[in-house]
Amino acid sequence: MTSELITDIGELSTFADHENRRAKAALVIENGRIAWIGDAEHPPVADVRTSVGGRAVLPGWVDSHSHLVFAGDRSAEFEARMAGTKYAAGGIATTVNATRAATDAQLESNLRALRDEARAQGTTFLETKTGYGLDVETERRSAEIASRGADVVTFLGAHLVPEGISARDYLDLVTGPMLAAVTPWVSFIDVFCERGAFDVEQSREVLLAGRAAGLGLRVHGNQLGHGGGVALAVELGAASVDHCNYLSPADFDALAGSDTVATVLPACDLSTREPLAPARALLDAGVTVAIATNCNPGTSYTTSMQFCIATAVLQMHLTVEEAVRAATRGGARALGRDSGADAVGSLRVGGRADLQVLDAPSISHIAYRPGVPLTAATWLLGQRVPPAVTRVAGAAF
Ligand SMILES: N=CN[C@@H](CCC(=O)O)C(=O)O
Ligand SMILES: [Zn+2]
Repeated sequence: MTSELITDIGELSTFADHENRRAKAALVIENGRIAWIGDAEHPPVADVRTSVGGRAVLPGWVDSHSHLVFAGDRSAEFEARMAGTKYAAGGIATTVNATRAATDAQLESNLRALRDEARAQGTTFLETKTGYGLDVETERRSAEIASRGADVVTFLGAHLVPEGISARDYLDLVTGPMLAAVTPWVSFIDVFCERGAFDVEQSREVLLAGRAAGLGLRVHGNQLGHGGGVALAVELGAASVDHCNYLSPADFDALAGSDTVATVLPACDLSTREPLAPARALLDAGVTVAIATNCNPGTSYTTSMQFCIATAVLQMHLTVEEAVRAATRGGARALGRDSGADAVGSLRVGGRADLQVLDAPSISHIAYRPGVPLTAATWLLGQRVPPAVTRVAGAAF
């Protein structure tokens, strides 16, 4: 197998253990893994030498929260929101109707287009959820389609109680036949624990059923108001609780004493005009924070991790290193993938060679040049992602 030396790196961010950035480094890729990281002046022999011309190299983004199996468009709802209408959970029903009416081919093509759009912007590991089917067959096919386009699939049958069924009957469906139908395709279960969706006791029932089926737990919590989602996530040892816009002092204490990651979704906060999640205070309290896109047609229609990072720096007051770490290693932690042989979100010898080159000398440019797509090239498991899905700006390398 060919080995490739990546050299002339302006700045290497590894996020391995406690290390963030190092200068004058090079790395070697072999068999899809990082074979060596060290001093650029003393590299080992490799078959191919790739100079990145002083650009920054870092892990690919780990986008740990998205909803990419859907059809339809909600730009009218977005426009109304920008004119003052408040976001409410019921908007999900619009996408459910369009998704149920779509063919498998349409859903898969939309998912792959968004996945490729994300990859072109540096995302190398992607979670996505079901949750726009809300009947057994549409959830099942959503899970199967998701498994063909995403790295991790989460079952979100408990997104909303659909029309025409009581909450009790729907919970029986979600925790029974629907869960059984999706189990071959998913590794996590999620619940929208919020007013207008599922209350704490209903959410607990959903999560416990998922756990009994062998799934990891995730929670959409405290997005639209103070509620019990964060406390429930911590109580049940969920891998992540996502949104976290409205947190009480008790929520901070619970998260700080736990292994549950707080995943913040800056693009969603802006698009719903909710207060930005208190990511600065969470980090100061010792909580592990992840940043993700929450790409979906209702509340956050972007695949840009760079936009989310820039917002986290410029408006949530994270440092550049904190934000980039949260979008790589933090996302990996939220998916239970930050250690072991299959770890993602960091660059370490023996680990997966999922990395990106920025068309900039430093990761600071992600926030310093907000809105500019800076990913110049991406390697996924050691293979350069084809140029068709990679924007290559500036001088070729
Ligand atoms: N909050 C719940 N679910 C999605 C939005 C779904 C929608 O409005 O379509 C979210 O994470 O923001
Ligand atoms: Zn979501």
